[in-house]
Amino acid sequence: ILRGSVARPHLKPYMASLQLDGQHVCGGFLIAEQWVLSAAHCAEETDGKLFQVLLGAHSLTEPEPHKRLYQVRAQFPHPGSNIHNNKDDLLLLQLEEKAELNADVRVLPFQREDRDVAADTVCEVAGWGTIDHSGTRPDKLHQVERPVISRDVCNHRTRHDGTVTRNMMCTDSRRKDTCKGDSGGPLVCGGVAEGVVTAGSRVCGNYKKPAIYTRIAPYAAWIDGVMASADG
Ligand SMILES: CC(C)CC(=O)Nc1cccc(-c2cccc(CN)c2)c1
Repeated sequence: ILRGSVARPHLKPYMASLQLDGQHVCGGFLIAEQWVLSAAHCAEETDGKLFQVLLGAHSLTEPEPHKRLYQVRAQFPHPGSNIHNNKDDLLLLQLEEKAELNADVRVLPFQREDRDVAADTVCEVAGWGTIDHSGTRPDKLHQVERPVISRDVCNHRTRHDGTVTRNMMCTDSRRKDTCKGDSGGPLVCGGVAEGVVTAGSRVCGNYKKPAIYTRIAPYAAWIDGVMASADG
């Protein structure tokens, strides 16, 4: 998160850190007791290894009362996701067991109504992604508030030039923005997850390249189907 602030500890109890060998790779969030939603492109460079999921954390390194690392039973990238574009950039992770819910570990509801969030709506996004252009990685969760911009503005020739589909949404990226390692985290508007951070043009803090999110509502049926089939 560029030019945000340290989040209030454990006030975003749905946040997950997807880790490989103890290293934070991407964000994610708890959508059910045994399920985390993230971005498919986070699993691009893992050569088949499964993530571990850290829940209940504020600091990535310090001991905290409800912090716990969960093993992942299975990972389900959306079948339409691919490395060439940001389409269908969603990843469902089934935890090895149900997460123990408490004050620091909570499920976040996601939007099921497929209707665009109005432009200028101020939403918030959090993550352990890089916090400056030198690629400094924070120990503590950071957050930032960002206004939604319309798809038409986001698709302008000088911005994302028509690549933002109806299954995506954008927020202004002038100075304050998401960045590497924030992918997979939720864009929260009015207490509901409306989007999932995607890398887009992999540029941060440049107003010419607004932040892009995969909208969740269009994928509600896919999410429910995977959870139902895998839970048995
Ligand atoms: C395996 C993955 C971690 C590789 C990756 O995602 N790289 C990468 C590099 C630079 C910027 C970003 C990035 C992320 C989220 C939002 C944005 C745009 N604000 C950029 C992402």
